[in-house]
Amino acid sequence: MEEINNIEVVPCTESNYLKPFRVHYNQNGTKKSWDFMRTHDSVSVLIFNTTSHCFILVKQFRPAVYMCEWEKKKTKTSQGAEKTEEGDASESQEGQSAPAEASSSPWPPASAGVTYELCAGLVDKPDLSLEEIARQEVLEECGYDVPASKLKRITSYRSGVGVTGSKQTMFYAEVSDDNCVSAGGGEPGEGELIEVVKVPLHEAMTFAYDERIPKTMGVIFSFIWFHNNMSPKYKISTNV
Ligand SMILES: O=c1ccn([C@@H]2O[C@H](COP(=O)(O)OP(=O)(O)O[C@H]3O[C@H](CO)[C@@H](O)[C@H](O)[C@H]3O)[C@@H](O)[C@H]2O)c(=O)[nH]1
Ligand SMILES: [Mg+2]
Repeated sequence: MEEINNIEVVPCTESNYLKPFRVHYNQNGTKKSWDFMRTHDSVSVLIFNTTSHCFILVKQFRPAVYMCEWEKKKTKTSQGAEKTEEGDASESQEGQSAPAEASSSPWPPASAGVTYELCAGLVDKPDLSLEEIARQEVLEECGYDVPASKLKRITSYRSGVGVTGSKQTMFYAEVSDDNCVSAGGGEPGEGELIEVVKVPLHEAMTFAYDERIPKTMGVIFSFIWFHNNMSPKYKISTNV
């Protein structure tokens, strides 16, 4: 279980990861403007372990998700406070250092920011191919050593269209227990704290559609892709 504390929210004026811009343009004679972020493209990898017939996912604390949950809780609490005229869950409590667990805290529990995802990474090394970047992420995050040539490209898509427009390329990697060389967990030097999670093949579709399990679209799409393309090979019967 994560322990998240000393939370402080500040304006982001300079970043290695994103840059906000506003573009003005004319579309069919109408003057318009749009605010967007420039960010890195990314790769993601659906990993299937043929020894255990499980998908290998990662689970990690996502500050952006956590802050959305915080906004939601803040709105609910202040609506409740208005009704009962008690308590104050305003932003004045930002920066408090108690663990974000107690129910009286304005902060949701840390688990509110934890999501299930495909192994994924930013395309931030210009000298490496997408396959090579994906290979490194599989090794660092999940502990499987597979050659880049064994990564099968599934497809690519815009991972966001309103705010970033960045592209994600998705790969499929079949691994076995023999390829497992470490516990994974991410790059400690980068402060990554990643939990490797196995989802058994026969539970995948139920997992994908269970809204109580916070996850990315990539997980849902790739499980369906596997169901449509690989099911005969692994003789699975799933109810979609
Ligand atoms: O504000 C930031 C952003 C990134 N980092 C660092 O950069 C690393 C980025 O990790 P990486 O594994 O390269 O990327 P992910 O965070 O896993 O993001 C990928 O995976 C996400 C989930 O699929 C997608 O949404 C993203 O588009 C995709 O880039 C993090 O661990 C941090 O070390 C920071 O410290 N601060
Ligand atoms: Mg990652």
